[in-house]
Amino acid sequence: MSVQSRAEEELLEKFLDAAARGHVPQVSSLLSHVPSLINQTGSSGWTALMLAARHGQLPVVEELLSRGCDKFSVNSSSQTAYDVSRFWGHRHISILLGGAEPGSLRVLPGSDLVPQENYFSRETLDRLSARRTDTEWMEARQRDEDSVYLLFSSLSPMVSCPEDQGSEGKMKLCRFRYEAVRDLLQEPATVLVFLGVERRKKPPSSSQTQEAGQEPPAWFAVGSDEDAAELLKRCREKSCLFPRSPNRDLLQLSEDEAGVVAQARSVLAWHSRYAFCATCGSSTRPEEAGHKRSCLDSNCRSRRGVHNTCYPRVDPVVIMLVIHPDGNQCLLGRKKIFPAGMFSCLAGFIEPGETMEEAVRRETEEESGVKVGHVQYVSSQPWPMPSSLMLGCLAVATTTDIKVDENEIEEARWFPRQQVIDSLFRGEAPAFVFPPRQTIAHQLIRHWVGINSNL
Ligand SMILES: NC(=O)C1=CN([C@@H]2O[C@H](COP(=O)(O)OP(=O)(O)OC[C@H]3O[C@@H](n4cnc5c(N)ncnc54)[C@H](OP(=O)(O)O)[C@@H]3O)[C@@H](O)[C@H]2O)C=CC1
Ligand SMILES: [Mg+2]
Ligand SMILES: [Mg+2]
Ligand SMILES: [Mg+2]
Ligand SMILES: [Zn+2]
Repeated sequence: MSVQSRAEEELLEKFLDAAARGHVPQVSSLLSHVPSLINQTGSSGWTALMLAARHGQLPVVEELLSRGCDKFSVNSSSQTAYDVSRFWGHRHISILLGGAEPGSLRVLPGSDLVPQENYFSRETLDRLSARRTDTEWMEARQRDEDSVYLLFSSLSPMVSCPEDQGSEGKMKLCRFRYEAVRDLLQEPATVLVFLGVERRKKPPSSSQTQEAGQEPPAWFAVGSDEDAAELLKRCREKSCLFPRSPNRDLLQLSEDEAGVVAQARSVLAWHSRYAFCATCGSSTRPEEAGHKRSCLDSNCRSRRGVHNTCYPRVDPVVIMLVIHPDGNQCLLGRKKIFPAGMFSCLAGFIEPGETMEEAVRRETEEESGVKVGHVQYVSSQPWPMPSSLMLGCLAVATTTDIKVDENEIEEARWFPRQQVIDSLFRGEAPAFVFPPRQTIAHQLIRHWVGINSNL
């Protein structure tokens, strides 16, 4: 081992030890010197967040979260910090990591069974929807030198990938200032969407509010139809790129950035498909800072009363983990396009006039032949491919014979709980490959395993 790497290792162990002991000043100071320590695992395979969660060190957990640590990373037993805090009974930490409001536990008893916050669902920005029609304010924010612009080409955000693929080999969104995109905004095919303003961590003091320019930075998404290479050249960003496979690549963003992209990508996807009015075929024009498209024909029906073609679409999808009547097996299926060995929850679009529960029953029976009785909602996930809202449920089967719909599903099987746990922990010869941790499918299966096993 080189001298340098031994020194690095010692530094890491010192940092992890400070996290476990709850020494916030030491954790902060080490992170200020070596920010990459934040998600690193030591000889035990645990991150600082896991150790702080294990030992009930709430202030350290808060400090690590405020510095953007990865909540989803897992130890060799596939436990996240959230799982660890629940196991050791540090409720204040699991509430924080699970995203629950402590007050809600009083009002809705039992709501501490919150699953982990899902990827793509974090609201980093305050959308300020009431400001969308305030054109004067919006124009001032557009020109503000603190405003942040994200560039999209074919619905892919411009990102940079750090050379060093070590513990933080993650993609980062490229952020631009007004000056860099000013010309692009003049192009007729460019679409601009106001995403919101950064949320303040602490309320500003009264003297600060009086100062000019104290508004938090505004964020915008810019959709361009310009060739991706041209766009990179125009922005002089040689080291950046537009990922080609959103289903896979967007999962490399941090949780904060994933939440912003979920909003931006779905709204831009809607603009790209609604250039013409769905009611009369006339051209449409973006309004309300990119959150509405109105028909240019003033006599069009879409301009009167309640209608749903002028606003960005959200398609509700049910996704369900169906449990065997014996309570000890779950139903998973695989599509032909899945990577080898991967099995996942069944899912399907909700149809008009259908409840979430009925959609769970219909899609499960269509895809697997299994009939379902009781359905219980667990959590939801925006899925911006292009604009699904996944409604995650547990469901109890009333029949067990499987007959798959071969158009959609290649194979479906009942998996015993122990096989699921072995596959999650990547034991020897696991029965199947789990879907990625960023999917609600993964989180639903993990939730079921965690309900009454010793995770
Ligand atoms: N985050 C996660 O964990 C997961 C996310 N998903 C996402 O959920 C979505 C739906 O799952 P999937 O199993 O494919 O759905 P379905 O079982 O409903 O079947 C998909 C088929 O439905 C049709 N369809 C497409 N759009 C709509 C719509 N808006 N309303 C009704 N029917 C539609 C299409 O048929 P045709 O091509 O013939 O028009 C498509 O092939 C997908 O976008 C998928 O990416 C799925 C599983 C896991
Ligand atoms: Mg289906
Ligand atoms: Mg389906
Ligand atoms: Mg369907
Ligand atoms: Zn129209």
